[in-house]
Amino acid sequence: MATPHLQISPSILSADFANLERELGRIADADWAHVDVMDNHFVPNLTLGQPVVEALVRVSPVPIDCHLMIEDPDRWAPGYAEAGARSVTFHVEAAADPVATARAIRAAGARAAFAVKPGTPFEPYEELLAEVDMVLVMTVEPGFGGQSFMADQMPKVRAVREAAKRRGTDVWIQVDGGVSLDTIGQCVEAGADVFVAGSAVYGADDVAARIAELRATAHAACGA
Ligand SMILES: O=C(CO)[C@H](O)[C@H](O)COP(=O)(O)O
Repeated sequence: MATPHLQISPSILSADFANLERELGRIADADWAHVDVMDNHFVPNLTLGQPVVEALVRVSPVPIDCHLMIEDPDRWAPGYAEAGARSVTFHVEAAADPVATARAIRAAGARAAFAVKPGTPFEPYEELLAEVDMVLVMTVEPGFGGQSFMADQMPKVRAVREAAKRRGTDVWIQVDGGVSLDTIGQCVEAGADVFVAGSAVYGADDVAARIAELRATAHAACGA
């Protein structure tokens, strides 16, 4: 099996919102900057929207990986790609027409991804693999940083990896929530290759060193 390209996507949800340009600068060694868009309807929390994403794109040293935790992504998701996010993830639970939404994101120039909450099975959405570049398996209930990792989501990561192999697609699998030095290994073993980490990165004294440690731990878990 080819060595997977393991990627670290620090979540700025745990960063200092009073100085996001500086906080993005601290993760210049990462592969992505993960930006959580929450609308206080799909999840009980409110963060930021398209104008702020547009501003972050202008100053970020790494591409923006936008995770939309919002109602009606069919209407709003393509706008985040137009704003310059290089990857846009929407929740299948909120999408009326996920195929059209994924196509609209790609047409606007971004990688498209769909996310599933812990209680949402992957199997009904397997056909969607043909339309996306990544699947996000949530390893906490979406809405807040700093929650405990849900190891019971690993079979779902395995199911996505198996389905992708069967279908011959090289879709990325992202995990988000409670990812740390203690939990990243089991995510790699299950087949994930993109790791969102908020508190594990921004809670470290040396953010760049923590990103390097997460990457090294992930590589060690896959024997690379
Ligand atoms: O999507 C999210 C919450 O809904 C965040 O990206 C996630 O929780 C990251 O925070 P932490 O790594 O601290 O769990």
